[in-house]
Amino acid sequence: MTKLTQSTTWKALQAHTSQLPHMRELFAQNPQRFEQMSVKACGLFLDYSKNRINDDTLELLFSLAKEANLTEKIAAMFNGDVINNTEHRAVLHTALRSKAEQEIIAEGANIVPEVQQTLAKMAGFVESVQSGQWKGYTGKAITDVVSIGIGGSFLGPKIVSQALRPYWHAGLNCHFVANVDATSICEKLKGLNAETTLFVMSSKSFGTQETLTNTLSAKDWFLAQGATQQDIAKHFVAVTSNVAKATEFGMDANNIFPMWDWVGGRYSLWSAIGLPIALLVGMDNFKALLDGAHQMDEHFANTPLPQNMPVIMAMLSVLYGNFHGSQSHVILTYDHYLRGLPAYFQQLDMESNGKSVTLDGTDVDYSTGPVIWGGEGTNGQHAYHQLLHQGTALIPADFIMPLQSHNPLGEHHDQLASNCFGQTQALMQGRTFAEALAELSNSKLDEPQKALIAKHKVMSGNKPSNTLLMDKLTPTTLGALIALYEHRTFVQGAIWQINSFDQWGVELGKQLGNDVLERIGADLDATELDSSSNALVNLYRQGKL
Ligand SMILES: O=P(O)(O)OC[C@H]1O[C@H](O)[C@H](O)[C@@H](O)[C@@H]1O
Repeated sequence: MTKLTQSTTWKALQAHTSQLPHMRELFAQNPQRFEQMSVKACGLFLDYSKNRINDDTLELLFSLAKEANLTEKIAAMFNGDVINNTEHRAVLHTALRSKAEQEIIAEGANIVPEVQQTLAKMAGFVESVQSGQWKGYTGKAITDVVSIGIGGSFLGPKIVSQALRPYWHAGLNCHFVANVDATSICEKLKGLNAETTLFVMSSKSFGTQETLTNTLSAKDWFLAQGATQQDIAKHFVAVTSNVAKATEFGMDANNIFPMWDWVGGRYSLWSAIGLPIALLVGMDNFKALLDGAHQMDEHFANTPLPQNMPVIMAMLSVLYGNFHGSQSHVILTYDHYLRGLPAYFQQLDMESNGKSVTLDGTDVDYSTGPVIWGGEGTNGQHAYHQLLHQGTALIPADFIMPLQSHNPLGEHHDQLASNCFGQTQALMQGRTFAEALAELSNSKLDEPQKALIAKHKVMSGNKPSNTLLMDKLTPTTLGALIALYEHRTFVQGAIWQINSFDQWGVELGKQLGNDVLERIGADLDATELDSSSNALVNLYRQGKL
């Protein structure tokens, strides 16, 4: 048994949560519940009153956080301590959005100047591409950017660009290629003109199979369109922490934008990995995104735990995962521009907290990261919300919505908002058997049929949700929102005593995949694997069933 589950607070939470009344009752008992259980920070408003909590729950949760030395752990991250203990690295994505005058030390040196230099290099490049000064090999301005990267070098740029669509520079379009499936790059290249296309290759390690293969195919396509080797420098740039490897690959040294070991892939959109975003929305908007995140960093680092938005959200997630047996968490964005955010938060959280041993290598005896999934409202209401309302799994939900739309049109936004709020209300209050029966009072059904239908209409309610609002989706509010979830992920990892910043679990599959690739390449029958893997490889080699 680890110390965590043996602690008095852990045991008190176990006893306490089983005794808490239904949320309907909690709301009835306390008319101040909304005022007491909502918080505003950095342009975001969080209503967390529709959760299975009362004052005692919160007190116990914050005690758990204190016992985990959360405040000290937050300070250690911001200070550049080597908290990623398995890769011996500091975790300083917060430095990427720091102010120029700050001093942040990693491995004995102030890293803020190099962050600022890279931002300046990005600014010069963005200006030159947007203004048309940067010319392709036939003297034409760039019209299309193809961003090649995967994982953290893909999801951040793609989802933030999608979210900031109203801020795009006229005349530039961006296409994202991640999958090694050739269909992805082939479909993206269809209709593009090599003379006006710029490729941004993003890979922190410069060693990721998918990204290298896609970049080589992009280069072949480019040359096949009539361009020459000398033209490559006008059409290919790279973002990487492995500048030597990028140069060796043939990237022009002037076209390489650096990043650093102390930035984790899934936390890297704030670095030059965000170049596609900056190309689309301009450097001022990119800096506004950084500023929003910086505001959330300040809030997170300096606000007492009970008013600290990321801490509150994290502790609620701990509550459901560890004390209510919940294994999944759903993100519901009531904004079409934010439709990709669940996938982004999925990588952020699941790659960070999908761990089974503590920092010192002890097996955990409690749940860690839940399955994160979701989609855009109202679409999900006509699909998977059924399970949220009446399924057997408890799935806490985050509803995210801007108060103002970028596309005000008739009654659309009022309808969107009413659906959002209506869903959280339905999840919380549910519908009792008596209420369901009363709704059927005018129906022509006989009494046993009414009772049967009423039984099927019963919704237990007491289903938790957070509602996160912002005035409008802007680069600044988006930056704050993403940083909020980054810190929420960090806090959960701190409570569970795990390393949220490595990802060893992705390695074995890559390794075995490479072995299989060698066999396929050598055109050899696989015989030495398990019978299933041997047969699959051999079926593939035969190419037909
Ligand atoms: O940026 P790269 O080095 O190409 O890495 C791309 C991605 O691949 C890895 O497998 C990791 O799981 C991700 O965290 C990372 O973002």
